[in-house]
Amino acid sequence: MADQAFQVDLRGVVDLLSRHLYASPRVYLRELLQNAVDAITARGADGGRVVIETGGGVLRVHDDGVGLTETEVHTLLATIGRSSKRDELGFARHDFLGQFGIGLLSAFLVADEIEVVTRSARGGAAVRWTGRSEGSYRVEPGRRAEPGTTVTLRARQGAAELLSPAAVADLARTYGSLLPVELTVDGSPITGDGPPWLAHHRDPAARKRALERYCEELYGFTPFDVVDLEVPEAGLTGVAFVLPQAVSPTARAAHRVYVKRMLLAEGVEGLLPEWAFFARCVVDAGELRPTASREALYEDELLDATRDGLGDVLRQWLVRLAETDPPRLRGFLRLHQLGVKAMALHDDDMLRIVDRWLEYETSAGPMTLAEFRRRHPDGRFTASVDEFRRLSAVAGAQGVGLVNGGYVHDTEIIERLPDLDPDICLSRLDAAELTTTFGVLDPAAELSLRPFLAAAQRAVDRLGCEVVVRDFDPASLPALYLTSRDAQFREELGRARDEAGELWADVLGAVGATAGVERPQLVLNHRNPLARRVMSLGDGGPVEPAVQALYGQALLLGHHPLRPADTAVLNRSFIGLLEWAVHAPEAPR
Ligand SMILES: Nc1ncnc2c1ncn2[C@@H]1O[C@H](COP(=O)(O)OP(=O)(O)OP(=O)(O)O)[C@@H](O)[C@H]1O
Repeated sequence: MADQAFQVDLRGVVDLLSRHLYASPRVYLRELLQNAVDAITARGADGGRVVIETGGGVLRVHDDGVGLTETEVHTLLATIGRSSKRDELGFARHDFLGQFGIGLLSAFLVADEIEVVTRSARGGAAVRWTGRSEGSYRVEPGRRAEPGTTVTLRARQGAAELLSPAAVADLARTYGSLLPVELTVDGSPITGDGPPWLAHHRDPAARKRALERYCEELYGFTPFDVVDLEVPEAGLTGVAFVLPQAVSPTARAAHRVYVKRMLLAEGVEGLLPEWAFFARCVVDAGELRPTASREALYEDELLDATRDGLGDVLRQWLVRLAETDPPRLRGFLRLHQLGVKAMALHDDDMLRIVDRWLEYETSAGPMTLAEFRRRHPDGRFTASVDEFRRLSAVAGAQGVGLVNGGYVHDTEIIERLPDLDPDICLSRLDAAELTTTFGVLDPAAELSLRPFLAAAQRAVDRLGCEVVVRDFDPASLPALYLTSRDAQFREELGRARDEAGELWADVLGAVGATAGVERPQLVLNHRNPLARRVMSLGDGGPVEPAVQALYGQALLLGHHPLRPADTAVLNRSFIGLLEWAVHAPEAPR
């Protein structure tokens, strides 16, 4: 049996295009414009004009492009998927916007009939082709004096609005205002001087102002800065507008992308690396490939390389800003530090910028990491904000520099600093090491405190903590609860063991046995007047509730989690102290 040819149900195909390929029937005008521009390109002459006429539900698009011969009309217009814009091997020809051979069908989204009157610049008579959406077409002699093509659409029911003069002018401006041909709609010019970022200006300041105005018109904000973009291998030029406000790094930035001066889409994602969420771009790229819907860019190696290239441009902009205008850089960092920190995780230039310009919370007030290291060559950092809050005053008072590495990315950034310079040494604080710099009391004082210490230890023994008395700053702090990281681990282990079943309790027990033996410490401050008065109680009076109250207060101050036993002790100490406060002194308990 002989091979049979496929049949195509045109209605089905148009339905497929309108529902699944194109986001909106508005694209019909883009496709017509694109064909007209391609025909002008194919003719190869300078200039070229596209004239659009509207009115009465009819749309006419005239071009003075290459036109089609009768044979071409049969093969190109009537064969779905056939395009003159691909070479023998099926590759898209470089200069054209179209390539798939389906664009003309989008006219069926708004019209039941497409009429094409065309005359080839290569000779031959004019031809009139009429295609109908139910799947038939007719070719007849046409009338046309000059080479070129006119496409005529009559609005189908319900589509009149899309073919109205205002809608057509609007669509033409959206898609075609940067095109390199002369385009008019009902006599009004749509195209102007091409991409605003390539326009000539008196001086750089005037150019910058013009681009700022362009950004205001497009996006409704005045940019923090305007950055010129160029990636030669993608044939890309454009501008990035740096947002004047902080944005969530998870909000995907959408960019305005033109391909060969025709708008691809206003909301293209993934053009910049993820970290560059602080910029909105408008670009024109000759080499990037659109998907068949022409609403997104095709993910290929070139797009990857382009993304990296654009990332480089933005990174260089930042480095230059750091060198030439530090106050402005600081302003930028205040807005977009999260993005910059994310960059610094992988990029040494960004890490240097963070190190030199970003202010961190430290025990000596806000300062940059570089400044902090200069002042505290042997400084420490905490990996949590709570730990920093808890210990910064104590560390600061003891001359141990402490920097807060508790916010997003900060610990990783600090740990990456040796990549810049192997001599940089900022290590993580182990809270237990702070006690070593606490002043130890002289032996006589120590001896006289023995009874008190024994009583105090009894008061908090069941809470698993050890009481020590030290001499430290700040004097305003009566007591401090210190968990070394090791003790903290065991504490968590203990909690897990209480919650786990017997089998796990054994396993966890085995782990616990290998860990060290330090317990969390309640460090009472010998310099603090209130703590001193509590110590002077010896082992009598309200020493138990007083020590327990100091314990509870130290826990609260340090944002430590309260276990049920801690809460119970806090309550008991409160009631105990209250009883002491309201009892007659001659009736002590
Ligand atoms: N205004 C025009 N002047 C000359 N030829 C045209 C014109 N419009 C369409 N054609 C011819 O018809 C062919 C099919 O057009 P169609 O718009 O369907 O696909 P395409 O432009 O090749 O690709 P795409 O689907 O990517 O737009 C084109 O390749 C071109 O040869």
